[in-house]
Parts: sequence; structure tokens; C-alpha cells
Amino acid sequence: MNPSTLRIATRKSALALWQAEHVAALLRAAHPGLAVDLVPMSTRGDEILDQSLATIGGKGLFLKELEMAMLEGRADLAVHSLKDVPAQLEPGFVLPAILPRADAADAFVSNDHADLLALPHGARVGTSSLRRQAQLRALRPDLVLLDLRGNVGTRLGKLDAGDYDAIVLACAGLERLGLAARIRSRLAAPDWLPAPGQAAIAIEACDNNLGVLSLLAALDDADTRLTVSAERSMNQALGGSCTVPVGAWCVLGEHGLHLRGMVGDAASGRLLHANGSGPVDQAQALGREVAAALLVQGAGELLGL
Ligand SMILES: NCc1[nH]cc(CCC(=O)O)c1CC(=O)O
Repeated sequence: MNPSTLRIATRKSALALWQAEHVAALLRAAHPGLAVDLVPMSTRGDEILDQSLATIGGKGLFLKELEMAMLEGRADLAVHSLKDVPAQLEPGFVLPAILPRADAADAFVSNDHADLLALPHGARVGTSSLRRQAQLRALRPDLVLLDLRGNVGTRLGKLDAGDYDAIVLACAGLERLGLAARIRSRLAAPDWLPAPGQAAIAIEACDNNLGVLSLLAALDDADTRLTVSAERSMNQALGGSCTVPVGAWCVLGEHGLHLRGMVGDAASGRLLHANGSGPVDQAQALGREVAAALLVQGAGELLGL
């Protein structure tokens, strides 16, 4: 029998709450009569903001408390930004729905400058993402790159306080929070690559909860699942960590999937790129193929493999 109520475990940031409310609304619309509640909780990843993600154990930290809530029966599903979900899920968990993707580009955000090339020599740019740092360094070796962590609102506050001349955020997050006006220019493929899975929202649940899984499957977008699965399998073949300077962008065209991948080095700004195409039923093989092409160019050395 199908459950009559679904409880959504979510982090408490404004972006996480927006995404959970969005999923709740979609579930209520897809299943009239179904009650959907939010269960907001803090995660270790939210509390430890002064250390880099790599030192505190990677992005899995943002998922752990939410997964515990599902295992202990306090929630039925969790809503995540797919780019924060490790390529390899914890055993017993699945992603029964991946929502249609929003704008996957990164955003150049600044109060005084229109785009990256307009920044004065030696300008200070804030981002803690090694992927963003490597691509910034490649395009503008003169910039001073500074760490910047915290929720979207915190990061914008530090920009407005004058700590940086510009910062880089995801367009999708800004749009969801009603902050699209802060986007001065888009940093987009093919020159600039997003994180694997960026701008897609994923729903996670326990793999044995069949009634819950069937309700959630109604929200799955097959095309988005295909493209992000190529991106995520490329990332996994490169070591799987979410804290490495890896970018990926896959599109579905008339003739199948087209994947572009990037591995970079934040210190030197050296970037490696590779492209591949394949049929829609070979998304994961395409990801492994593009990863192999990057490894042949020396990606292993940049990633410390
Ligand atoms: N790292 C935090 C995070 N996780 C997902 C998004 C944006 C939304 C998305 O990619 O779906 C953001 C903010 C950012 O990178 O600016």
C-alpha cells in the first residue's frame, strides 16, 4: 500500500529549503490527497564552515544526517543538489527521481565589474571550489583567488562587504532564491564547465521502500538522468571525490549524448579537456571513455591518483 504522508529530510539553508518546498509542491500536484511535510535538520557539513571540505571528509557530510533520518524512519526521502551527492551513494540508498535541470552555468557576480575579462589586474575573486579556481586561473592568471565558503546569502554578504571584487556562484542557486539579478555574466560551456550534476535536484530514498519509491518516480526526468549519469560516471572514473577540480557537461542531441570533461589544477591553471559522444543507452560507458581520454593526457597527475 502507498503511504498517505511523505516526510522530506532537508538541510536548513535557504537554498535547501527552497528545493525541498519545490519537491513537496511537485509531489502534492502529482499525487492529489498525499500529505507532504518538511523535516529540516542541520548537518556536520553546515556546522563546520571554517575548514575546507576536503579536510573534513568531503561532501558526503551534507548527506549523512539526512540518510540517518531515513534509516531511522524519521523521514521518507531527502532532497539534495545533485552536485553535492557523491558519485557512489551509501549502500541501501537510491536516487528514484532526478528533476529537470535548471541553468547549469556558473555566475560571475560583482558589484563593480561586468565580467571576468573586465576585472582589473590583480583583482580579488572569492571561491573555495577547486574547479572554479582552476578555470579562473586559466583565463586570468593575474587574479588573487581567495577562499569563500558558506551559504549563498553569506557569500553575497561578504562580496557586498568589500571582501572581494567578484565571486563565482551557480546560476541555478541564485535563480531559485530570486537573486538572478545578481548574475552579471554567465560562465558557461564549452569554455567553462560546471560541476558534474550541477543545477539538477535529486531525491534520495531507501532502496527497500517500494511504496515511497513509486510515488517519487513520478517526478523523474529521463533526459536529465541520462546526461547527469554520464557526468557522474566520468567523475567516478576519475576518483569519485566531489572535492577535486573536475568539470563535466553532457547534452542530449538528436544523435545521442555529447559529453565534455575537464580536469584542472587550481595552483597552475593548467586545464585538460576531452570530448566524447555515444548512444543514450551507453551513458555510463561514455563517462568512463571521456575519463580515460583525460587520464591519457595526464589527469591522474593533476588529481593525485
Ligand atoms: N556548493 C553548494 C551548492 N550546491 C548546489 C548549489 C547550486 C544549485 C545547483 O547546482 O543545483 C550550490 C551553490 C553554489 O555552488 O553556488
